[in-house]
Amino acid sequence: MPVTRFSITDPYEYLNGIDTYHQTEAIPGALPIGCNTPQKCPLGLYAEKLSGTAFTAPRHQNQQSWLYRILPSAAHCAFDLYEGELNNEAKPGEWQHVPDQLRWDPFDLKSEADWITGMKLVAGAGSAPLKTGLGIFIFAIGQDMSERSAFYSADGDLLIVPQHGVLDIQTEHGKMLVRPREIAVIPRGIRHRITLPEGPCRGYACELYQGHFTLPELGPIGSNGLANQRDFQAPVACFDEDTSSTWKIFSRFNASLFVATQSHTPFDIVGWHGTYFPFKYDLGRFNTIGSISYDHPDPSIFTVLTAPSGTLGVAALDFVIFPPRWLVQEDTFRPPWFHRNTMSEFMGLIDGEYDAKQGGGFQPGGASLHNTMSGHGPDRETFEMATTAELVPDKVGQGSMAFMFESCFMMGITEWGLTSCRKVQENYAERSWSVLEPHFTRE
Ligand SMILES: O=C(O)Cc1cc(O)ccc1O
Ligand SMILES: [Fe+2]
Repeated sequence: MPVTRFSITDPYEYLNGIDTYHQTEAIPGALPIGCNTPQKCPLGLYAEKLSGTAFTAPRHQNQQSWLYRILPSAAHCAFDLYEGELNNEAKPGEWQHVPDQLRWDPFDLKSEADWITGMKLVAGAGSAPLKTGLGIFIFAIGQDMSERSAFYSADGDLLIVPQHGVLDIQTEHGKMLVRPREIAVIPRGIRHRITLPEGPCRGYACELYQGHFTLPELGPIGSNGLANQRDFQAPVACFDEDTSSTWKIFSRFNASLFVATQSHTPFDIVGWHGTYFPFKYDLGRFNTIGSISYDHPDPSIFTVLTAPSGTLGVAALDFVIFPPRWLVQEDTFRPPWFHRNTMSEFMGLIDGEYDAKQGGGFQPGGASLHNTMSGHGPDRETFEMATTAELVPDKVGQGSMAFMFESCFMMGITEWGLTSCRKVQENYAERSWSVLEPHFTRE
């Protein structure tokens, strides 16, 4: 069965499919029929529209949801800048741009941090206010978000890739359990609260300032393959009834954290319908496609989700995975080739060993960045193995899952990412490539 075997069962129900219309009711009859805003909504609910695209976006790109809730999200006090300890040292304005190949040792789990305080911006490009670019975060957290608190990012859609531990995500739209080898997307604006049913959790997140994640085109692959549309899971409506306690709403707004109070839960949506919703996906369901003749294909065949840049065929962000797969190519150097790429490549490892790096330095919970036009490729150990191996069918990546955030932007690195995290490897490039020997002969 092409699904991952998880250590913990997901107790929640889901709606199957993305890039599609969903509707869900926690109480039958919560959604008005045939209209969105009747004079009085069923069950005495408030109707609220949540727009993820401009009202006028083309129909096939338009994303919005109608939410039917006990109180509207507008009902809160003024926001204040949050003064508590957080990731202020990781402001996009301080990004440094360096052409070096970078690799990070596994990031430390921070037992005292929660989802809000434990997200560290490591690299990125562009600007949230201008809705251009993205930020890449590492999270390493040990605490549930405090009770009666919720967070949303106004800066971008969050693509969350847990590497260790489990995230229980309560969103306005409903609940999702997200385990390593699953990913989740929480579109901008959607309030959520994250708890950790299995203890500390570490992973990666990409905050996309522009547009939304969607499925890549399949071209000649045909109508099925890669990540199939129906395997993405959106939560069903699920609400709490609490209009008497004080809640804190945290907002990431231009990379600053603000907090406001309100006297009701934000998780009070009894029914919703539309095209703008969070979702999750089991990477084990990915239908991996590759060469059955010769040569190593471009890794774009491993794209799970893409965020278009606006230029045809160019992604602001491709989320690409390297799942277990058979390699059968004849007379071929099978690992990734040496290359320089106009796209920037940020990689993480969820589990196991990545087949381009046999030298041991790329570890689960660590990361690497090969910026635009920075030369990279297999390390020396991988090169030697691949040029001498007998080319029998070989299953690579068994028990392994690497991924790449591939972006058209030149990536800047934060001060935290370059220095204060203290995880940058000193000798990555030397160890991987300076040790390569010339094999040139004239005959
Ligand atoms: O650099 C990397 O390891 C990622 C990568 C993998 C691959 O199979 C082809 C190109 C590429 O950039
Ligand atoms: Fe690469």
